[in-house]
Amino acid sequence: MPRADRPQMASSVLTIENLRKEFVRGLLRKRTVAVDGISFEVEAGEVFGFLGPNGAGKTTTMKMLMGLILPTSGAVSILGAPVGDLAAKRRIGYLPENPYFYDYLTATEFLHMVGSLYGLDRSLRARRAGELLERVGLSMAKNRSMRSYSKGMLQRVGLAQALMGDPELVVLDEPMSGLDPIGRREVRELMLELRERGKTVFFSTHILADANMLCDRVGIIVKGTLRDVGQLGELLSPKVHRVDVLWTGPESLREQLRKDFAGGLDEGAAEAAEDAEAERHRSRSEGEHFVAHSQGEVDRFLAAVVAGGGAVVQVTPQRETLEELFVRDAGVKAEEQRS
Ligand SMILES: Nc1ncnc2c1ncn2[C@@H]1O[C@H](COP(=O)(O)OP(=O)(O)OP(=O)(O)O)[C@@H](O)[C@H]1O
Repeated sequence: MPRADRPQMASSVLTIENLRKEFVRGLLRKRTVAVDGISFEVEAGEVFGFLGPNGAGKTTTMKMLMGLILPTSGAVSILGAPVGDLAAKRRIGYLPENPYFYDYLTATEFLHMVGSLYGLDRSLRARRAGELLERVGLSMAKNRSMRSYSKGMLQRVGLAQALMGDPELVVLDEPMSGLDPIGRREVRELMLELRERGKTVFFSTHILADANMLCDRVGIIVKGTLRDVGQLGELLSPKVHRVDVLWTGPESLREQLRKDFAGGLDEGAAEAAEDAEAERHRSRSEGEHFVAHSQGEVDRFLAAVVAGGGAVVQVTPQRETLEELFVRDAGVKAEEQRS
């Protein structure tokens, strides 16, 4: 099957049905439901972001996909085969959350070892190891023992080893973890490059900016439950839910408007802001910022600025951001748990 055809076919590379994992701990057999019956699919050729706060169940899910832990119930099909199928495993690359390396090896030696596990011959191993270490920016250190590597360098080795088998599906658990902003950008570029080559990327993150820049679709998991799955554009509420006003004017007007437009933050925003007033009115070098939550309030605020001798510089309607969606999903879940 030619690679270029795969995305159009939109076939499922990963199908998860009602997957559940319950951990039982200690003599008292205390139960933790880490993953609570989640279902979704990842299509061929897409970059799918698995998003969730700490402890949401991302790593547990990924470990079940890789056959490292057994699900309590539910079914997974990965590249058309059940979890653990050896032929399918050869077509998957995996970066664990906390990869362990034999740190007395050099990165080159380690990649050779991984290449052997994939059954690659010596020359192919050497070529891939060289190319990948170059690609992840480790050529300079490739013949040094990994004991001397920083956290970010080890993360890069982890990415390189996940790609040694030239996998069709790449499963990456927090691939940006431990990387500086340049490293994160490089990894994002690498992931987009993989997609361009027809690969499927399934990765977890709690860094929303990365998901925003990368993902064709996302799944949001909170406390073991899948809250949302879909294209970001579809998940984010299309309605304008606040309007940012940038204005300038005399100090006296600033004080007056802070008084006149002090209250009225919606409940979610008020909870999020420790200092609600500071959140609504902010002084910056470019001018004063005000956040309005209804069209009526925008109209009144603009009129007050003009009447008080100020000038309106910019009015920007804001739609929901991924961060707000994330907080919204997490908030709904918390509510449900309280009731
Ligand atoms: N081996 C285990 N035994 C008992 N509980 C566990 C075990 N592994 C994970 N958990 C619990 O399962 C829940 C989900 O953990 P998991 O590591 O999957 O979350 P995560 O979304 O990957 O979080 P993070 O972003 O912090 O890595 C947590 O409450 C965690 O404490």
